[in-house]
Amino acid sequence: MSFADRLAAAVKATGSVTCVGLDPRKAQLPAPIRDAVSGDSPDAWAAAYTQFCNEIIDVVAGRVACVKPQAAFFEQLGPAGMVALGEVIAHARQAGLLVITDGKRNDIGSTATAYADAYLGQQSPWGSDSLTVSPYLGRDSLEPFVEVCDQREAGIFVLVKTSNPGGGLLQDRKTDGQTVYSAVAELVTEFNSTRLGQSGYGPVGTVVGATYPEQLAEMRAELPGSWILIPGFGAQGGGAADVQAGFDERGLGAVVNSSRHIIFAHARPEFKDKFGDAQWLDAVSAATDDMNAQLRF
Ligand SMILES: O=c1ccn([C@@H]2O[C@H](COP(=O)(O)O)[C@@H](O)[C@H]2O)c(=O)[nH]1
Repeated sequence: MSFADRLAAAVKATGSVTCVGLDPRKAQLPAPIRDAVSGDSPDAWAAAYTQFCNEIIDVVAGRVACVKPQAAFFEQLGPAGMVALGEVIAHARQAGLLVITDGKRNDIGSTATAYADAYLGQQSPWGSDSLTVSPYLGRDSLEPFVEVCDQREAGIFVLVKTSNPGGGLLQDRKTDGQTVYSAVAELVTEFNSTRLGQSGYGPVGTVVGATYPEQLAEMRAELPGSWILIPGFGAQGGGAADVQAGFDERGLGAVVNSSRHIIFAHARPEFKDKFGDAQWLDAVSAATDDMNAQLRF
């Protein structure tokens, strides 16, 4: 089954459009995991990251559509961190969760082919279901990813309108009256046009931030065949009302990511008093329920 159709099936099966972001950070790990790290070696932290993420995966499996490990936090630990990333991806897939690896990769076409093979190809050591990709090297840099998606029924999410305040410097720039983000969306629509699955969606998804609700509505209309990954919910200020326009009339077409507000829920004021440090996974569970409830339109 194509990635787009698998994502639709996951949303329907779980009744959830939540994507749990796996962004482990040393300083914010719950005390039971942080305090068990002996020394300061990358190996010790990598083991802690794997345990932290895998325990979260076990709590949210079957209750959310997908997870999004953020490669940056694993890369910070060097080779040991990359091994941990591989273990987390494998664990999530074994738990039945779709995995969006957030790496924002790309390069010139010949190198993009290597990135596409690395993360999504038949022989990929990562075996991720999908990958976030930057569009700024142009059409020929995206084509290798689309080809690999065709071969392995994988997916990509192309940055269109990112959630950060500074993204507009380039993305909102206009040429011949069209914004750069709209030009990227046009290219994505073209790639998907011959690849739409039963769900009505193709393998080339997009990223549009919850922090830009007007542009999200605009992009939903311009991107009829593209799953939209919506980051920026929770810690960055986006709320349920901001993401509503990202969905189609069936409640499909978008998944909403939250990282810090779910995985570090034990430190949020509304959960802190209710759950002690030892119950950090109960806080993750409660935050997941809360987000699912908020996004049941
Ligand atoms: O436009 C974008 C693209 C990616 N991200 C990533 O999503 C998560 C958000 O984490 P929160 O803790 O929920 O803020 C993080 O991995 C970002 O790198 C994004 O925020 N915006």
